[in-house]
Amino acid sequence: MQHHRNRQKSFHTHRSHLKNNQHNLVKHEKETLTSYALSTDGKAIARGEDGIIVFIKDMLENETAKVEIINKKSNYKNAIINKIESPSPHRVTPPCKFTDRCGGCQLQHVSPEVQSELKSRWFFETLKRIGKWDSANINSAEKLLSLIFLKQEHYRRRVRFHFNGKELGFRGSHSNRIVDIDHCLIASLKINEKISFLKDNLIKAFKEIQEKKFGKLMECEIELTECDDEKVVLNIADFQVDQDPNKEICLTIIEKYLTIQNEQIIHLKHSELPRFRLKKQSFIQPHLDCIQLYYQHIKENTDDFFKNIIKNKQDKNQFIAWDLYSGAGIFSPLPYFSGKRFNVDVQCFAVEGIKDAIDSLNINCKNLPVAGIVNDVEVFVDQEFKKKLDPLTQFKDIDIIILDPPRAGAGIEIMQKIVELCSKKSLVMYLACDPASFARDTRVLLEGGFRLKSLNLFDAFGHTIHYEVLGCFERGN
Ligand SMILES: C[S@@+](CC[C@H](N)C(=O)[O-])C[C@H]1O[C@@H](n2cnc3c(N)ncnc32)[C@H](O)[C@@H]1O
Repeated sequence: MQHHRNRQKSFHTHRSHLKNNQHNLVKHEKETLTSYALSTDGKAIARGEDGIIVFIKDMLENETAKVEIINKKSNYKNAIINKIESPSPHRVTPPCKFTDRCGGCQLQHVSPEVQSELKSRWFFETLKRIGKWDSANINSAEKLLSLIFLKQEHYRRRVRFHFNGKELGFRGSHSNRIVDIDHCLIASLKINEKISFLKDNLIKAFKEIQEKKFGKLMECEIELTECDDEKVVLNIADFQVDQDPNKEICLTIIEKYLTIQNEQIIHLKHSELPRFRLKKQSFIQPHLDCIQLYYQHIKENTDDFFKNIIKNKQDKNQFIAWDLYSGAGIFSPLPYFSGKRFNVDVQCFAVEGIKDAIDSLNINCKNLPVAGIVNDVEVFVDQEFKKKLDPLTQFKDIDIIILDPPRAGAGIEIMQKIVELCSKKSLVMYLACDPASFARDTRVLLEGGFRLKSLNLFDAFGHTIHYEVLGCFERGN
């Protein structure tokens, strides 16, 4: 789990990784290729003159280009474009001047509408190929899908810049070198305003560290988060130095130059809680508009669930809701507020691994029936599963689950237990930043008698291959 000071990699390990990456470099091998498909990481796929698959960065489907092979693996090669000979009609001039070197975005050369189309195509391929969803469920997903297109530029409220004493920016697209930038097209405008401050002061901090002989070879990662009160909060996310014992002193020097205070708080606008505050290391949805948007969709589905409960005259009026991987609890009290609109009581539980996030949650949800629990979700679900199996313990089935796991997803085992722990009439809302994890995990819900009720694909990360999916699955209602 993420914590800036105890997560630091050794500087030496990092350097050897850089060397290994350069090991397979093949220079000056050129071919003219025509691509026939686009992989889900945004690279075009072509077959080389020797029959081997070649992945080509920044190339679109059905384009012909002279390409340069940059490395060879056992059964494929990676290439970059030298010259495009027949461009796709969907190709546009990349709006960012750093695009050919910076590894931050992969789709700058693709028109915005086609970026969204590609993402929904990739999503259905993933449901089929990785999730092994059957055709009936794929058909219903196709009918239900609502594609939501968000602002494409200056949208990221959280970014992590690398700095090596000289360059400040993101890692390169085909090397580990830091690409020096003075502007980022996808970072928020407030974050952009901080770039020169950040660079100037990191240069001063590194200079002081060197002059005092605390370290020579250094690299750091600084995380910047835009708050809704117009402030930008800085955090040292990672720091490597060749003289390990001096690390803490060096961090103090950097903090002094960047005016970082340890108790910095991020203020957010929240639909139902007037003052939402979170400690700086808590997770935050990266797109400026996403919190409100995701909240709205989860709320509509939860309201519908209670509406049907009332319509079907079910006598139950005490409900239990879980928010798993809750972070600081943006969604945790939502089922309670929704229940209130339908005159039913909802007891909410939020489970999250980072204590800072749960501390924020408990402050934000003070006086509400929301309990924040610091625990690993796997451990928590397993404990609850054992309670259910034990006739001596009282276990009440769960009615609503919100799941917003990290990229790796929740995993099959947790999902199987969730299916068992949910009541006969229940709602599971799965928000995913990784479509493959979504596809794999939610198949377990479909096999467990849930049916897809609504599906949103949020094209929330313009110019990149990433997107977010919210699938709401219901059983028995
Ligand atoms: C995608 S974020 C979701 C946060 C929250 N839903 C929000 O919108 O603010 C995933 C969260 O899961 C937490 N997490 C990751 N792995 C975990 C685990 N195994 N057990 C508990 N929490 C975990 C992370 O710390 C992070 O806060």
